Order: sequence, then structure tokens, then C-alpha cells
Amino acid sequence: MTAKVVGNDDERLRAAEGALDEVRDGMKLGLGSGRTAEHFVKALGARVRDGLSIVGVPTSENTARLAGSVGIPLTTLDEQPALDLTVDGADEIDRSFRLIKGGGGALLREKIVAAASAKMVVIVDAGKLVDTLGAFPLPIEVLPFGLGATRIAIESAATRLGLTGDLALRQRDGRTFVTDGGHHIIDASFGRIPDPEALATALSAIPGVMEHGLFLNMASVAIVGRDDGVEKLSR
Ligand SMILES: O=C(CO)[C@H](O)[C@H](O)COP(=O)(O)O
Repeated sequence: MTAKVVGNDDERLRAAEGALDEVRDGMKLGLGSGRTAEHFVKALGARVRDGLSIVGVPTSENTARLAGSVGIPLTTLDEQPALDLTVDGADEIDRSFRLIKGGGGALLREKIVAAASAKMVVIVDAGKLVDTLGAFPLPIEVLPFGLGATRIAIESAATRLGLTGDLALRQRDGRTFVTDGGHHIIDASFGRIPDPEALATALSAIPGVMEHGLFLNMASVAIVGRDDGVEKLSR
């Protein structure tokens, strides 16, 4: 089963178009993944065709294909290791700008690209704003090797933090989902995550965990699409 997706496409489009105001000529941009990020990439492509000069680093093969098809010049973190700005979606965002990401399965590249960026702007529909993270199952990217042991280690680490819940190996089209990096994803339904920092630290200490979908201290701006416009939140 693929992780639950929620939201409203008009709100996603408004959020994506609102993020264009953050883009300046000459910028090196991280290009996120997912439906909201796809709206942004298409809108950015239109600006490029009108003469905007930017280069983009895509966070997934899907985004690379889309960005190429709309005329965005692409580069890599090997050629451009320091980016000005990443614009990406999220599955949840709380009032402290902590995120759950990875519903689309691109969280590892998304986190690498966001970490290489001076600024991260998150674009979301209003339903993604939450008081406490965790209603959306937390995606955890894991190496296929040793999967059973990794799963038990995740369960034990979570239990020590008072978190329990189903750990589902993500499926797509009847097969185990494989990320762009050749890994699998465990969607962890812990419910409310009162201490995301402690969970992030515990998950990062497990060898078979390649990355987890908690993005903490990364986003500084959120552009929230609403039915009557956009709201910009900053910290
Ligand atoms: O983290 C992601 C992909 O790995 C996406 O940004 C997240 O799942 C939000 O996607 P959407 O805009 O389609 O709701």
C-alpha cells in the first residue's frame, strides 16, 4: 500500500505559484518531488522560457524528467554542491517548521538537496499544517539487505520512546516499492510524535536506515495554499 495522500490540487497549485516570488535570476535551485513540487517545476519552466536564468538540481528521476521537459537546465550536486534555495512539498508541517516528507518516496535525495541549500521553502496545501506530527505515517528509507533486522531495530527504538504502531513495507503495483537509490520504504504509523528530535536521533543510529522522513531545522519558509489564496509563514 502506498502512503496516504491528502490535499486539494488548487491549494497545491497556489502554494507552488506563490513560491515563484522566492526565486531570483541566477539562482541554483533544488527542485522537490511530489504533486506540489511538480506544479512548481512547471511554473518555473514557464519563467525560464520567458528568460529567467536558473539551474536546477532535481530530487528524483521523476522531477528530472519533468524539469527537462519544461526547459529547466539541470545540474548536479557534484557540479554545484552549494544551492541557493530548495522548493519542495511535505506530507506534514508543524508550527516549528518540522516536516514529515517521503510520501512520494524521494526523501533521501530530498534531504541531501535540502541540506546543500542555503534556504528551504516548503509548499503545501492547508491540510498539511498540523499541531503535532505523526498522523501521516513516517516514511523510513531502508537498505533491502538486513531488512528484517532493521525493522526490529526500528520497532525497538520507537518502543523505547513510547511509540508503537504498524510498520508497513511500502508496496506499489503489487511489488515492494524501490526508491531511486535502490532502497525500500517502511511507513511507520506511530501516531502522534511528541518528540521528533529524539525519534530522528534514534532512527539515524540504526545502520540499515538510510534516512528518515523527519526534516528538522531545514525549512525556514512555508507557503500554504488555501482556498482563497496563499499564506506565507516564516521563522
Ligand atoms: O516528500 C515528498 C516526496 O518524497 C513530497 O514532497 C510529499 O510527499 C508531498 O507530496 P505532495 O505534494 O504530492 O502531497
